[in-house]
Amino acid sequence: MTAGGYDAVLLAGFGGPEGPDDVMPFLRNVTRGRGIPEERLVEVSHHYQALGGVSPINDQNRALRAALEKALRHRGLDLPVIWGNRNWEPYISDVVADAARDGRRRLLGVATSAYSSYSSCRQYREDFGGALLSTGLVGEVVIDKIRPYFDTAGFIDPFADGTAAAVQHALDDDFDISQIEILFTTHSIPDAMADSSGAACLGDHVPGGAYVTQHMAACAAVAAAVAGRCGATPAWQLVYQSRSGPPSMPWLEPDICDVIEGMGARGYSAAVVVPIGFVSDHVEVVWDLDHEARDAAEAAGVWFERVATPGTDRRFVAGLAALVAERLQGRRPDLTIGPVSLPQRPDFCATGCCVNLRGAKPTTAGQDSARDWEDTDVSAEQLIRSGIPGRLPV
Ligand SMILES: CC1=C(CCC(=O)O)c2cc3nc(cc4[nH]c(cc5[nH]c(cc1n2)c(C)c5CCC(=O)O)c(CCC(=O)O)c4C)C(CCC(=O)O)=C3C
Ligand SMILES: [Fe+2]
Repeated sequence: MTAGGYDAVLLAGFGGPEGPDDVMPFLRNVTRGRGIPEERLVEVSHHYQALGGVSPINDQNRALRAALEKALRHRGLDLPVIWGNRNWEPYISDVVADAARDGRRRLLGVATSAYSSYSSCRQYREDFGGALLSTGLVGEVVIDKIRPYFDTAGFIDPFADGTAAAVQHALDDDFDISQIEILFTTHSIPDAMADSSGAACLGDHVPGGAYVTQHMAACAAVAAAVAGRCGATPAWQLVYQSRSGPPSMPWLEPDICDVIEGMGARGYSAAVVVPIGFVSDHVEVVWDLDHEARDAAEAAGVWFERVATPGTDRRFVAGLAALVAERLQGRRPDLTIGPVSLPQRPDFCATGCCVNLRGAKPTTAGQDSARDWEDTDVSAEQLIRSGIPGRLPV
């Protein structure tokens, strides 16, 4: 056991299909109980099939797992990194069961998602709770989680480099800085999910919630870095992609393709697209941006360049290792860079953080996680032994 009491890091990914036959079962896993129309699933299945039925996300997470383990070793932390997914094999529950069999019972989760919201944070914590329940390991295994890390230099710096380079390419292609628009793009989520992202007790519940506030802070940090390197910052805005709910349900807007279509009318002719909402170049990036958004740009006669996500950039991986070290050593190094002015998120999600609007499910790694277990037949003693913090059921 290491200093912080953890036996392994659990890299928690989204998961993706590994072959054509996996595509529909994967999509059903992702959308089970989420009210996504069947037509949308069929449409999205075509994106995956066009890429050979294989999402690049699993290879990206295999590479990140290895890189993170190496970065931890480099810091003198001999901590294995195990990898499990929310929606496809290897499932989190299976790798947690394997870890427990190997005697690894205190796991520190690292999600491949940088921001607060139900989809990008609590749902990972629910899957940790679900894994303990389905494996019968409540009381035997603890799964904590590092905080959202949108504000860390390791996440911001690779975007800043890529964005500055892309702006320079547009300048080299004879666009004036006033003709360039930076489109920071992230996953659209339902308005109701955005508004309830983060926690009221942390002051997050302004319109758009912590999800939008955090993205705006990250975008501003990248824009400031670009100004430093290119002499000035082009106009920029935060836009959304990959909307999937029924049209009757409000989701975050504007959509990136609509914005690209209207660029000429607003006086812009070059788009620098920055996938600030994502950590790797998975299908939402290589399909929704490199095909759909690029096609929209071509149709609109707009110059287009898409910036890379952090992936396994050395600085990003080192930043994740620093977050793990921070937790193990119980100290808080200054991982934020100047322009991101928001306070750091707590180590354990605050009470009521990123609430599940469909009803509570058991979670770990939240200050009130124990409350989420009230409807299960798990005993208070088991919860205490799991180290799940919060108010225990009576
Ligand atoms: C916030 C957020 C992130 C970023 C945080 C994070 O990374 O976790 C993210 C990432 C991803 N989303 C992904 C794929 C999909 N997301 C879907 C559906 C949905 N995403 C949502 C939100 C998010 N999604 C939501 C609110 C839905 C509606 C259903 C629901 O309420 O839960 C669907 C269903 C079909 C569709 O409707 O598009 C698919 C296939 C992949 C894998 C790509 C690959 O395979 O390479 C990744 C990394
Ligand atoms: Fe998604």
